[in-house]
Amino acid sequence: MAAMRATLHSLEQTIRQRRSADPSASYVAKLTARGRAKIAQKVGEEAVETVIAAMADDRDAVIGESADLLFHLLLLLADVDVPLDAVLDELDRREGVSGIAEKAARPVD
Ligand SMILES: N=c1c2ncn([C@@H]3O[C@H](COP(=O)(O)OP(=O)(O)OP(=O)(O)O)[C@@H](O)[C@H]3O)c2ncn1[C@@H]1O[C@H](COP(=O)(O)O)[C@@H](O)[C@H]1O
Repeated sequence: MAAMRATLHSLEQTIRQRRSADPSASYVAKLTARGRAKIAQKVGEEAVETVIAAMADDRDAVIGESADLLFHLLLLLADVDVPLDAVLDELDRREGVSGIAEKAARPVD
């Protein structure tokens, strides 16, 4: 878990540094220059490709597409200036709370 955090934090830092790099030499800078809608579209595409890989039971593809998905999600988080720690803190807050119990406790509209 600590290793995963370190990997994601390191990638987050790299992405934040590369946003202002030369777009001809940096994919992060190139996609950032195309705007938030394009970054968001890529997150959607990578999510769909992950789902397709899972449904095909293609383990290697699931790993590759999941890496693409996490990378593009970090790019989107950087674009909206939400630190990865905010997301990880939210997951920590939810730890041990059953999804079934949480949904049942929601106020009825
Ligand atoms: N982890 C990644 C990473 N994962 C995927 N990708 C790139 O994401 C792109 C997605 O591939 P696609 O085929 O879906 O996209 P595409 O065909 O270029 O896009 P479209 O024009 O079709 O939308 C590819 O160019 C991949 O190389 C990544 N590019 C960079 N990183 C990390 O970001 C760092 C900085 O990268 P640069 O900004 O390029 O220096 C690197 O050192 C890596 O650590």
